[in-house]
Amino acid sequence: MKNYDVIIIGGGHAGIEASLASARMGAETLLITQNLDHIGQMSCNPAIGGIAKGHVVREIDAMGGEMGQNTDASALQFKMLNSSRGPAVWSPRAQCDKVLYQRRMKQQLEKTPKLHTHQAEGLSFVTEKGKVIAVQTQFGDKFEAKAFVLCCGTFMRGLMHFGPQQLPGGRTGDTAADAISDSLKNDLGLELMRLKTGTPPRVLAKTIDFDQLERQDGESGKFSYWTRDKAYETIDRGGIPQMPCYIGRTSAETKRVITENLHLSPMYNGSIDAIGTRYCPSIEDKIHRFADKDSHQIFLEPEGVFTEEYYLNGISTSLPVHVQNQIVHSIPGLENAEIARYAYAVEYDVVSPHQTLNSLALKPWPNLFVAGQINGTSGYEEAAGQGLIAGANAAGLVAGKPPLVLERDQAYIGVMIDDLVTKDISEPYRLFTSRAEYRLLLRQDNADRRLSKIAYDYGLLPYEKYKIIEEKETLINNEIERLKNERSHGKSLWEHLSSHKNTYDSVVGESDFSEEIKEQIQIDARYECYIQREKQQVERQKRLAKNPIPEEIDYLNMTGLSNEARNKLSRYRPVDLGQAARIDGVTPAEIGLIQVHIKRWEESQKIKA
Ligand SMILES: Cc1cc2nc3c(=O)[nH]c(=O)nc-3n(C[C@H](O)[C@H](O)[C@H](O)COP(=O)(O)OP(=O)(O)OC[C@H]3O[C@@H](n4cnc5c(N)ncnc54)[C@H](O)[C@@H]3O)c2cc1C
Ligand SMILES: NC(=O)c1ccc[n+]([C@@H]2O[C@H](COP(=O)([O-])OP(=O)(O)OC[C@H]3O[C@@H](n4cnc5c(N)ncnc54)[C@H](O)[C@@H]3O)[C@@H](O)[C@H]2O)c1
Repeated sequence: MKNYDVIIIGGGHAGIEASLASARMGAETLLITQNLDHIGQMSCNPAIGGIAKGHVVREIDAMGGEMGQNTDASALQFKMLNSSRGPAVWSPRAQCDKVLYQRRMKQQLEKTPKLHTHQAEGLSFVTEKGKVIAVQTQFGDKFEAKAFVLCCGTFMRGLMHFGPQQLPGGRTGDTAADAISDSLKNDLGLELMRLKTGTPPRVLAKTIDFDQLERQDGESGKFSYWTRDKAYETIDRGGIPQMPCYIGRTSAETKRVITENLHLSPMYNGSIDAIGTRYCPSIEDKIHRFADKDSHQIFLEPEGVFTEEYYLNGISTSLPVHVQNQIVHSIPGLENAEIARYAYAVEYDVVSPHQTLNSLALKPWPNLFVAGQINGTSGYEEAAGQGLIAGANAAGLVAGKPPLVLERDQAYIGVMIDDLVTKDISEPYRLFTSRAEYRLLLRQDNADRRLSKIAYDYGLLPYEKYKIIEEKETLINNEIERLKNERSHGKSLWEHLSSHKNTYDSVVGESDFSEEIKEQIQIDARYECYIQREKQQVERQKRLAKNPIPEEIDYLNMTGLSNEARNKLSRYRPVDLGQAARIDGVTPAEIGLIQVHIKRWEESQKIKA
């Protein structure tokens, strides 16, 4: 029997950030994962970031996580998506060298003090007096800890579909993890559900006719606040070059092949019961749902410099392998392409997230935390964001700290977790900027200003890093003060800067400030009134959240509630009125009713006492 403070099970994107957060907070941490060489493997496309996902990477980075730095160190190209639109929706995205990403991440874990990595499969939990006390592996080892984080990704009872062919597995090349799923159901009494995702084929570069495709180069930029002082071009990537992506399009022939073979897709002939990602649809889904469209765009993404494989972003499918060949060959430029790896779909078990708190602890098992795809999300970044919170909270629990919960006005990570625990998750959840109600507060460019103090106070971020952000904040605030006091042509410089026609340079002239600081000041000035409006909305929401709901409140017998509200409130058991108000189907009038009911309940308690 071996003893730790915290044990993490599963070394994917969630497990990595959970392990690092826990160890960096000083907890003796063990990461158990099925294959150490697959730590941080990108199960699907070799890219980090994108719409709203890029915000999450910046947030993880600002809180001391690894995903941003690891992306910078393995990036093949960087792009800022949505840069023609407002700053709230700018979204950084990078193509990565898949192998370098994984290898560097593994080494980062190995180099971290207090973090131990161990190759094994977690089979079952041992419990005692309402707590999880140990996990057992296939080798007969029993590892004890004070807190646990489960990050099994797509592996629990994973079943892969290649057309009619079904193979057990968490993803190709990896075995499924069935036993732990049984333990969650039978030993811990948890409710599980089934979801599915998929991936497109990979083809070999020498068989692609690049002349028929549109070349797409990257631009300068990077993710991490801690590599920001270095120019993008000078980040140490062990000499790997930058690589272009290519754009192609499906043809009328693609549509014909798919339409004629739709009955062979497990998604359409009923072989897969699980619900898939509406927002990352398969090519058969797109052709079926958008029947009026003649063609769909695809991105050809290099998987790395040590491989000739290209990822065909946009044609994820679970059609049989012979149909996959016809689909690929119907795309101009891919007429002679050789498929190196077939596309497939995978079904897996998820821990229904209504059983989880905002801290990511399970309600019935307060020292067991869950993070990543196992909570019903889809995406590396979503998984990593949850991992960081779950790992911090596991270590926090051991150290006797109150839970670290990010609110909806503080971080996209907070929006995501709150959505997971209050909304019906019936399909894989992915983040969008539209999921956040306070988009101007939660920009990708200000994640450090929003979150590094919180992370420092909780013990996640060391002082030498926090100091950099603290100094930056002081510079920004002093400069804003100066701009508000200095006047020119009858207006303060700040008022001049608030006009969309002006820039910091055009108003102030030469200065010693970095581009990053000038950008912050400019955004703060231009969007001041909108930012103020969002802050007022936050205050209103906070007033509601100040009303905690006693655990004893019985919604099932509460008169005046609709059946939908009654059932959902009983299922999700919101901790305060703010959270109750965010549950789909609960109306403002019903919130008023609950408020009255709480008052009555409190008075009855006083009389009893
Ligand atoms: C086919 C496919 C296509 C996908 N497409 C994309 C995509 O294009 N882009 C995207 O952003 N997301 C995609 N996803 C989802 C993405 O892979 C996940 O969202 C992300 O990897 C989830 O991270 P995670 O840490 O939760 O789990 P994973 O990355 O799945 O990692 C889980 C880890 O836990 C280990 N493990 C599991 N059970 C046990 C156990 N009992 N004991 C020990 N170790 C265990 C596994 O070996 C694995 O290392 C896809 C997933 C798959 C499988
Ligand atoms: N295949 C699946 O079933 C599945 C499941 C879960 C997640 N995912 C993946 O999650 C990831 C994030 O999803 P997403 O919808 O934001 O996709 P994304 O990040 O690939 O695309 C977002 C936007 O980025 C742009 N873009 C895409 N590829 C690009 C490239 N190579 N170069 C420049 N710009 C590019 C496009 O304008 C696109 O609309 C995707 O990579 C998707 O494949 C897929």
